[in-house]
This record gives sequence, structure tokens and C-alpha cells, in this order.
Amino acid sequence: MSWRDLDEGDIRVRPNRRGSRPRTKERPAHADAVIALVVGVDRGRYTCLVPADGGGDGRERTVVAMKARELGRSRIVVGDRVALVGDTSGGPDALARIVRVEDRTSVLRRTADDSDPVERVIVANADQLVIVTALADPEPRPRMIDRCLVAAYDAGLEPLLALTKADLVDPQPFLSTYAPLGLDYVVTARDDGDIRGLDELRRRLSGRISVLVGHSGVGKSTLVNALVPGAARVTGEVNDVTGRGRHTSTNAVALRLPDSGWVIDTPGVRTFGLAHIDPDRIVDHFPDLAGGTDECPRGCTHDEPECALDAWVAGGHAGPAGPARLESLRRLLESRSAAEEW
Ligand SMILES: Nc1nc2c(ncn2[C@@H]2O[C@H](COP(=O)(O)OP(=O)(O)OP(=O)(O)O)[C@@H](O)[C@H]2O)c(=O)[nH]1
Ligand SMILES: [Zn+2]
Repeated sequence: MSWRDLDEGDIRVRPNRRGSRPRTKERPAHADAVIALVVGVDRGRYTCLVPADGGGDGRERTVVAMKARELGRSRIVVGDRVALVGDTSGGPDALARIVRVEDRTSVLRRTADDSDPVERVIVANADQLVIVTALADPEPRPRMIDRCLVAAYDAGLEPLLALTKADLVDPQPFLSTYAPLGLDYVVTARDDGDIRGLDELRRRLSGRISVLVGHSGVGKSTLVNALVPGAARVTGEVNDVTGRGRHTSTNAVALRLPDSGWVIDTPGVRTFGLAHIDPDRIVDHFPDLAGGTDECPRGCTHDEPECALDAWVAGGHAGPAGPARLESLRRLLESRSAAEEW
């Protein structure tokens, strides 16, 4: 695996219509900078990976860096591609400086909360959001899944449902409630110490940058440990046995998959920032319905009596699946205001 896996050209990302920040024409003068991927952030120290072909001596290396003062308060997050200067050798005491953050292809935000009233970017440049949900023990939380879907649609990430613990219950009833959305999904199950479905999941993650989200107990750490040997994510089971405290880091971390691609684990993310989302951006993900909004009143929330979508669906314009699709759309729109957390 090389830098090519991180190259924008390789990343299958749906363009974010709202776009990232404007591209600057002139680049600052750091011609000697090496380009790196931010894989971890901890109290102002950024762990960066300089790929073998990313500049320097041709060796892949991990470099710790801090933000150059000229970058001011701009936030740098896991998944960002950054330009490094200074000591980029990656030696034990080496500290490089980040002098530039490359344009982002996507941003995922977590919501504001009491301790921090600002919605913040938590991951940059991912192209897939893997929503890990147990089919049982704990029960699926449809509201939270809906919120994750909205966040993914808004950020330009493709959603993938990873449904765990299919050894405990038949996945079909759950899947049928999501059928109108036509989502991609993978089902996994414990099977004699192995995890069934893991190869299928590996295929879905291959070559991509995937953010994994899920609430406590769904089996996310179990999956990450199986996917990334040596990741040593603390699982519920280990905790029970050792009595040791649960994994306390609340920071996102990027873990490299053995063949190609990355998974970004987000232990501290409890919910996503959806307050800023324009309903029309969600409707855009329902091409069969989007045409029906032409007759809507200005600023229609698509969840009000005057909404033209009811007539559109009743008139058969969205086909036989129309009513179920509209119901799913409205459920997603409604989930934006639900104050539910993992
Ligand atoms: N039956 C069954 N149990 C599973 C499966 N996957 C994980 N588990 C169990 O579910 C429990 C929670 O798994 P974890 O991997 O720790 O879950 P997590 O999502 O990382 O949760 P936190 O560690 O709390 O963040 C553990 O006891 C696992 O052994 C599965 O496919 N089937
Ligand atoms: Zn409407």
C-alpha cells in the first residue's frame, strides 16, 4: 500500500456540491514540504504518516508535528492531508511543523454539545460512513441510524450498514425496515470463534477511507480488531475479563487496513451535527422524489401539509415504491431534530 491509496484521484467520493473552501491560486512558498496524512490528534500533537513516495528518503515513516502559527485557529483533523516542514525525519525527538492543509474532499461534523457549543469537523477526506449496528444485544437504534444516514448524505460519504450479531437474531425483519432506502449493507455473525461476513466487509472497505461509528456494545471494536491486526481496540469482552477501564480515548484514529484502505475509528463521537443541513440536500439523495419538489412552497420543509411530494407520489410519479420512499425520506428529515445520542 502506498501513497496512491491516499491520492485524491483514487478516492471514490461523491462531490460535495456545497464544496470545500475555495482553492487558493497561489501556494505558500514551502516548496520543500512533504505531504502527509494525519492519522491521530492528541492535545496539539498531530501524528502524521509520510508515505514512501511522499517526499524525503523514500521510506514510509510516522512523524509527529505541531501546527505552524501561521495556520491560526484552523482545525486539523484525522484524515487531513498536510504539508510538513522542519524535522520530518520521524526520529524519536523530531517535531515537524504543519504549514498547510490540503483542500478537503469531505468533512464529517460532530454536533455541538454543552461543553463545546460549536459544531466541529471530526474527520476529513473520508468517503464511506460505516454505521455499525447490532441486530440484537443491544437492540438497533433506528433514530440514530437515520441521523447517521443524514450526516453521511450531507458530508458526501456513502453509507454502509454493518449489521453485527446475526448469530443472535434473523437480520431480515430489520433489513425490511430499511429496504426502501436501498442501502448497502454487510451482515456479520459470530461463528465458532470466527466472524462470518468479515471477508465481505473487507471487500467493501478495500481501497477506501471509511469512518466507523456505532454505540457501545455493538461490536465495533471486535470488527476493528479483526480487520486491523494489532489495532488492539479494547473490546467489552476484554474489559469484563481484566476489569480494566474501558478505552478512554475520545479521539478519532486512522488505522491502515492490511491490503489497502483505512478505517477511522471514532470512539468519542456520540452524535453528528445536523442542525446546518438543508432539507433539499437530503431530498437530492432521492432522485425519484426530487422532481416532485418543484411545486413545493418556498422554503418547504417537505414535512408539512403544503408539501407537493404527497401529490407527486399519489400521482404515481415515484413508482410503486413511492409511498415507502417518501415515508423514509420524512423519517430522515425528522431525525435531524431528535436529540438522540449513541
Ligand atoms: N453474539 C455475538 N456477540 C458479539 C459479536 N460481535 C461482538 N460481540 C460481543 O459483543 C460485546 C461488545 O463487543 P465490542 O467489540 O466490545 O463492542 P464495541 O462496539 O466496541 O463496544 P465498546 O467496547 O463498548 O465501545 C462483546 O462481548 C463481544 O464479544 C457477534 O457477532 N455476535
Ligand atoms: Zn415539500
